[in-house]
Amino acid sequence: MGRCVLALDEGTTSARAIIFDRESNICGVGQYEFTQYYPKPGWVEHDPEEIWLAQMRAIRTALERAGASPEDIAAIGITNQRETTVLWEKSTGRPVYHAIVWQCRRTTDIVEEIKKDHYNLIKERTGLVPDSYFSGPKIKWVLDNVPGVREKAERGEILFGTIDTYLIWKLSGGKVHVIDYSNASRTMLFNIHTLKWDEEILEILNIPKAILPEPRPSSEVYGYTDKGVFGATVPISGDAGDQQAALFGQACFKPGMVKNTYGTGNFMLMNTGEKPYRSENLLTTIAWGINGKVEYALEGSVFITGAAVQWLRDALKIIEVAPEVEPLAASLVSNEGVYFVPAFVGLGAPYWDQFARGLLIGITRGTRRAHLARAVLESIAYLTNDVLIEMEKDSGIKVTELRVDGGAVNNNFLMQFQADILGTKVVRPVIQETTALGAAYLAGLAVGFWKDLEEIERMWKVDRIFEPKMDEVTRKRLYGGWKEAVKRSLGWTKSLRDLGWEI
Ligand SMILES: Nc1ncnc2c1ncn2[C@@H]1O[C@H](COP(=O)(O)OP(=O)(O)O)[C@@H](O)[C@H]1O
Ligand SMILES: O=P(O)(O)OC[C@H](O)CO
Repeated sequence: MGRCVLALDEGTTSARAIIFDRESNICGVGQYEFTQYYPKPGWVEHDPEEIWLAQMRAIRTALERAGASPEDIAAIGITNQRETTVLWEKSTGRPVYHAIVWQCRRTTDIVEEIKKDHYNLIKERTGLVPDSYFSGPKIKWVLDNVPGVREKAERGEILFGTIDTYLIWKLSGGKVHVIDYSNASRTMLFNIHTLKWDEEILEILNIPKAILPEPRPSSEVYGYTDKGVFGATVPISGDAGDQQAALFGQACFKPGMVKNTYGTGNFMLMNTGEKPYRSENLLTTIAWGINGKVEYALEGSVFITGAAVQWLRDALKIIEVAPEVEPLAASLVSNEGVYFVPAFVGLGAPYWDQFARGLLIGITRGTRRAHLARAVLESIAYLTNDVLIEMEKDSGIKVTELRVDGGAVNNNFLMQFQADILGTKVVRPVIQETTALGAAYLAGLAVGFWKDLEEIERMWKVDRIFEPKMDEVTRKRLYGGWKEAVKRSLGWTKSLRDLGWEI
């Protein structure tokens, strides 16, 4: 057996490849960004072929840095930005359109229409709150809008996949067309109780079943890499959506354990074991399928968090690099009544308002860059609190520690403010690449590279704990101001549409 495991972490902005050894040390990393396409306001696309090339380049770099060859790899685990939708031609492998990204809002009207009659059916069977976030409406959009694709799909000539499916298909030389349960549970087409594609929802959205991949557990051998593509024949044996993989990488194996990932968006997941909890404002999702059983999670998906820091950097240019936001925010002792709501693409959990838009409020002549920096960071913590409140209510479990990961957790100001607003301790682990690590664990377990969950649990180590310090009066006042700001951001594009705006 090879001496290491390769994880492919294909995120919203970059494709990464990370090689881990048996002690879960990182031996080599490759990472390449790819283009974000914004063809219209609210639309977001990626080029699947560019993702594939970035991913292959990342693999080569990671191998080189680890001093490893393809033969040294015992197994490959895939983890990915979820919901992002690709349709391609079975015979040529050519995508028929760009990938429609999870953040893309082009299907708002499709979703509003199906919500009218089918809200409860979709919620019951898929665990999801109908929203243009998910893959189903995006597939329908491609079938309805790209000339000739529906006809080809009906003749069985088209395949659909989320990015994991697409990468596995490419790595296997076009032989394996699968999706794991965690990714399938984000399509809004998958019955999370029966673990099958839901015929009725497929009919509602008019999607031919022949294009769909085969749903499989998250840790088993799906197939092997094509030697001509990868350089060796290696088992592909782990697949999970990036947020579920992070829950696994954080060793949140017991019901009630919670992690929050701070990346482009924030995604808080609570392991609820073999029981799918029903929730009005959070998502019920599949955490993973492993060892012959399926475990579920409650999820609060917040669409824009770190992306708002990127916006400060790239659009407003008030910082040059993301970490600069920390001293800038900390240069103020309070937000001085300035709040920011990062509803760039509407609001996800727990508000689910496709028409909300971003808002900055409370500004005066004295407002400076520092206020913006602080308001952006504070908004991340408030949104996390919104989700945690719902999660505790729906699960009946009091969360006593929040395990955190993702690009923004190095921001100590944010982590301390987070603990203060939650009134709960925030725990940062030593290895923050938990998403890739989760995918590596799932792949490694399937081939016996690691023995069991206990072995993995022992490898998880604390870096730093942030204890809440803020007094209750200040906490209530700050969070109260946030709730007022959110109210004012809701339904904005709906109001404009009522006035005749085409938006
Ligand atoms: N010190 C920081 N403070 C706040 N946000 C940060 C900091 N460093 C990085 N970020 C944000 O974290 C995100 C990158 O995290 P990452 O986990 O790599 O995201 P993703 O996997 O979604 O691409 C970016 O949106 C960036 O703006
Ligand atoms: O690319 P990330 O890490 O921000 O994750 C995106 C999520 O999977 C979207 O559901």
